[in-house]
Amino acid sequence: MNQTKEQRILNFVLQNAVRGDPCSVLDAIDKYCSEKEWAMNVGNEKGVILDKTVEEVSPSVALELGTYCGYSGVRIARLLKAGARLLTVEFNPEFAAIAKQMFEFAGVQDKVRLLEGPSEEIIPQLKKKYEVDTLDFVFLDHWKDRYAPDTILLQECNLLRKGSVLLADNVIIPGTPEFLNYVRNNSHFQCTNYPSHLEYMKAADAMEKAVFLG
Ligand SMILES: Cn1cnc(CNC(=O)c2cc(-c3ccc(F)cc3)cc(O)c2O)c1
Ligand SMILES: [Mg+2]
Repeated sequence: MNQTKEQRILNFVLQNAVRGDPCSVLDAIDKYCSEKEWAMNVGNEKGVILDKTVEEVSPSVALELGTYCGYSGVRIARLLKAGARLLTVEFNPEFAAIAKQMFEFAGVQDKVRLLEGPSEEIIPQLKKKYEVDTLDFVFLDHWKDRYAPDTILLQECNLLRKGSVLLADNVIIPGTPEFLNYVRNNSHFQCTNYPSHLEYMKAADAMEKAVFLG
């Protein structure tokens, strides 16, 4: 059976990174995806913007929408303080299986809970089934047409509190026009744009931070 690109990425990590060293896992994924096969990891340039935002927020409870191979999950989890946790949602079972192995190899599995399924089903379960009160930080990196409806759903489920920080990937490419219009024209959000580039490419991309004002 032919390997998938995501399996090739994981194998490259298992053979080239150091078990229990999250930074070596990130470096291995970035090396493979810049030299061998492009993949939709947030990458190192936008990854630094993600790092700075996570360090600013220092979240106790973080949510990621769109796990993929686990690159940004490792990136976030490696910065979490003791006792803090990351919930990450992935719809695609093959991606989820790869990410689970990536988290274990990186040694962040105790900080990360991988939830398999569509975000619109999982978000309404976060309070009761996953014992979430409110979310300190949300990284949006899943289907681009889900950013806006899921931001509305997070509010409807009372999962945001004054100061909750949303950070959205790909607001230029592939683009998230509905989300940008929603948060930028909504008095309950304070928005900041961070110009960058598409992972491993020269094309322009950007991240958008939207702070919920309550
Ligand atoms: C299959 N799938 C599971 N999750 C998702 C959600 N993510 C994306 O779609 C995504 C896509 C791109 C991208 C793709 C082609 C291209 F030409 C330029 C950009 C970049 C990203 O950073 C992304 O996050 C897709
Ligand atoms: Mg992305």
